Amino acid sequence: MKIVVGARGSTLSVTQTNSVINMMKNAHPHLDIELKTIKTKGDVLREASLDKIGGKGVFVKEIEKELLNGQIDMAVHSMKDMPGVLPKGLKLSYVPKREDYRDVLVLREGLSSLDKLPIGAKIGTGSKRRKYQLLRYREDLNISDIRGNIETRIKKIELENLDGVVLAAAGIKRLGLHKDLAHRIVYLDKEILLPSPCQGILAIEIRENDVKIEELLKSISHEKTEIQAKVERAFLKGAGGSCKVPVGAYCEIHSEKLILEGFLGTEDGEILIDKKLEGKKDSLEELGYNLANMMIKERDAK
Ligand SMILES: NCc1[nH]cc(CCC(=O)O)c1CC(=O)O
Repeated sequence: MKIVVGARGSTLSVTQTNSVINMMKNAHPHLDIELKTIKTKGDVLREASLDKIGGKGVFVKEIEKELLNGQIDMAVHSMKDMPGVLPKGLKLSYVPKREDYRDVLVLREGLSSLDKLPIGAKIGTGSKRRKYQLLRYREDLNISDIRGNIETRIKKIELENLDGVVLAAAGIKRLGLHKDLAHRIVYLDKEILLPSPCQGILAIEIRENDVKIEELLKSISHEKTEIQAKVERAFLKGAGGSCKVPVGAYCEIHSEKLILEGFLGTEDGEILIDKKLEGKKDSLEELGYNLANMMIKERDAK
């Protein structure tokens, strides 16, 4: 049996997909498995605003078509880019171990701390979640809207004369950029910047009835990450996550006890809500949905 794995053409996507292929080869040494890159609308139009070209789905639609057609057998995505609802006939399978869940600030040469940034420093991000949380911590910051893949956004520090840009630590680490940039990277605690739900987690999308692939993928599953993915994705679905609404979530696991932290705002940033809820391992989705519902009620009552 030959397995074809789909990936977007970006360096990050190819790196992430190869890491999953290697995990599968380690677990099943004789597996015949290859990578196929597929250009998506999100990659072609990546300079345009995501809100305008159709939100989270733009990076995955073409890949999902090939999955449904049988041209590929599985696809590796960043879970935080996956819409809450998948096309009929597809599902997410097991997940490997999570990479660093935090956001980072990559600063221009010569700067090395968030608190010591000059008043009115110019920070690039296209994400409302990142923008509103940063402004809440340092209201003097000037947030400018930037787009593009990770490498492009780092280049924009110089090209657009920024003091820094906000990125996912997971992307920087997977590309191996964190070492060269170490002297100008600030890792942001979740108390300052709660990450996107499932940030740092890979999603493996397969056909719903493909028990063979599912069985193979079982070997790369990471238990804690499975729990976090279920809870945080349920929160995203409950919050009606689109990339227009600022949404953040992170689930901490303390043996039997789970602590889910959520962040939810309005598009204009006028209302921003933080809330925590405790739960247990026997009701993961419920924990995510319950916290999202509590927060939506609180927001809509304001
Ligand atoms: N929105 C784009 C995107 N999708 C996944 C990652 C990084 C990997 C991850 O978070 O899992 C990034 C880059 C970023 O947000 O800086």
